[in-house]
Amino acid sequence: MLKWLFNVLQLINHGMTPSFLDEVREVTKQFFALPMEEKQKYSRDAESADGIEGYGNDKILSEKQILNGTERLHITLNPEQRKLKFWPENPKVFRDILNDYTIKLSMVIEIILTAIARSLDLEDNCFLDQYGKEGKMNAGFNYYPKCPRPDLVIGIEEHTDAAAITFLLQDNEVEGLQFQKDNQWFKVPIIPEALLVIVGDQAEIMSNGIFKSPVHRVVTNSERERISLAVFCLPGFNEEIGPIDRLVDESRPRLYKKVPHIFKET
Ligand SMILES: O=C(O)CCC(=O)C(=O)O
Ligand SMILES: [Fe+2]
Repeated sequence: MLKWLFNVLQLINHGMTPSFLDEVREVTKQFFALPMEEKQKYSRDAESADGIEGYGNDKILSEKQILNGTERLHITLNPEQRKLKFWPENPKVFRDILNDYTIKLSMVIEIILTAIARSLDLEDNCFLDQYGKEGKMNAGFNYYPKCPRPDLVIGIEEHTDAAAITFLLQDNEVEGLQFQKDNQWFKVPIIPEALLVIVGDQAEIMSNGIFKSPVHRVVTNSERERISLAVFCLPGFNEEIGPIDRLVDESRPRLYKKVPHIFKET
């Protein structure tokens, strides 16, 4: 208990205060509220090597999918890998706030990976060592417009996050995120001062399945629009990840092979 309290105090110490989280939400809302031509200055370019980075709508993946104008902006946060052409200049403070958020989150990811190790009575560094010194942080900003038929249209289909850890900043007024457990969907409540920590597939692998990467989805809302910001923290490209040795024994056999980092770039 004391260990967890210590971790929470450390987060506040690193400036991840409720008012700072409000500022991050505010610039997200302001960006999506801009006129379409302004947002399209940052459009992703499907033909180039920039992959999913940039601003755009959902792609149609199946015939059944009904489009609802969901908008997204993806940017890489790591300073040395930033592609500033995708970083909004409007609102004016967007880049400064996102830069601050990056610095704070890179401290928070260390705290969380250390806390996970401690909670399993392992050495502090065992998750961090696999995560590596060059972990990648990808930000996904989401805007879900209000939708006249929430029964027909989903905001994000059910999925797990491929990251090690995702930090999710939810809308402070509108619900939408749901997690699946025992074949039932559970709503995530709004806690404005909280950053939601989601275990991703890679942390599930490292923990040999002790931590589960939960299936989640986002439903739409007929009355209100909603925003969120997910930051996916991925191990460095040179890292190989696999179950931590001390979590494999006769009672808990190895559930996963060692795998190269799944986002390895060629
Ligand atoms: O919008 C949300 O609350 C969740 C978004 C999400 O799950 C994702 O971007 O992977
Ligand atoms: Fe997700």
